[in-house]
Amino acid sequence: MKKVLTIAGSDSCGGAGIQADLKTFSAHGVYGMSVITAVTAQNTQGVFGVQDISEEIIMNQIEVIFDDIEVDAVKIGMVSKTETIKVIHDTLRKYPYKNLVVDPVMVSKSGYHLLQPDAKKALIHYLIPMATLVTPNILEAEVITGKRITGYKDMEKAAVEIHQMGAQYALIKGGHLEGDAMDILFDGKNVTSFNSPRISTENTHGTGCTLSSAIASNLAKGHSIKEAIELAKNYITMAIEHSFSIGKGVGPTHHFYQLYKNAGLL
Ligand SMILES: Nc1ncnc2c1ncn2[C@@H]1O[C@H](COP(=O)(O)OP(=O)(O)OP(=O)(O)O)[C@@H](O)[C@H]1O
Ligand SMILES: Cc1ncc(COP(=O)(O)O)c(N)n1
Repeated sequence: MKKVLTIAGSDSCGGAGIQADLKTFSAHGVYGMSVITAVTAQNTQGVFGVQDISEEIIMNQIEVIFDDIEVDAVKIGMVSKTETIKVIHDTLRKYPYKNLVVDPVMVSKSGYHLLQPDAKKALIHYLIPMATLVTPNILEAEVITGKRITGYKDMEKAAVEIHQMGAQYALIKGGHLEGDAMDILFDGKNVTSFNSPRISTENTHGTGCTLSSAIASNLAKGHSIKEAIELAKNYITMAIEHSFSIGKGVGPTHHFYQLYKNAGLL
């Protein structure tokens, strides 16, 4: 079985972060492992507190996994602060990591800064050059490039620029623009777009976490970058189509819809 590691924050309500990543890994039939960078007190209405995990324990978690287990892909999500970014960078570099998907999480859908504003430079400097793929949403791509993005052409330019910063591939996610949900990949030579109709729902908590984990799972299974994204895009579209409400705010996507349906549970 392929083994995939997420390095990210815990979301107590289970819609985003480590919890979304592990659900996505399971639904893809890969074995999921986690390095927790921060614990958030979070529900469908917002983020109400964050406890960062010490650098020492982050380093320990990464080391014990890589010393023991062959890791087929890694996904990085919420990294919170500069010290966390540096320790992830320094520790991962000691190992032959592969298929590294960096989701540069900055602000939650509810508006909470999951990345401290002064850590943006470190994320760009340390994590982007290590990445096989970087998956910013529109706001994150604007912060990384320092340029406004209002449509397709700007997304294309941002993808090229992020590739030039050292990432092998860059995928700009268009979930926050109007119209179809269109994501743009630059692979170093060509631009490819991945489109789906926009689904009208409030329940999109953790869509970015899910997409990046689905891509990491597909890369671990040996798919090419374009296949990995195409399959992940189909997965997130289905997960959003069957998203549901669990509280008073933004609900999660549905990871096991196909499994439950096939088992006659839905
Ligand atoms: N309403 C929607 N209908 C269909 N696809 C969507 C919708 N919203 C987002 N997507 C898709 O979901 C994926 C994640 O994109 P999005 O821009 O929401 O990422 P994100 O902001 O990083 O997510 P999050 O921070 O919630 O984890 C992309 O493939 C995007 O196109
Ligand atoms: C631990 C953690 N990681 C990532 C997100 C981003 O997800 P969203 O933008 O849907 O709030 C989150 N809310 N919490």
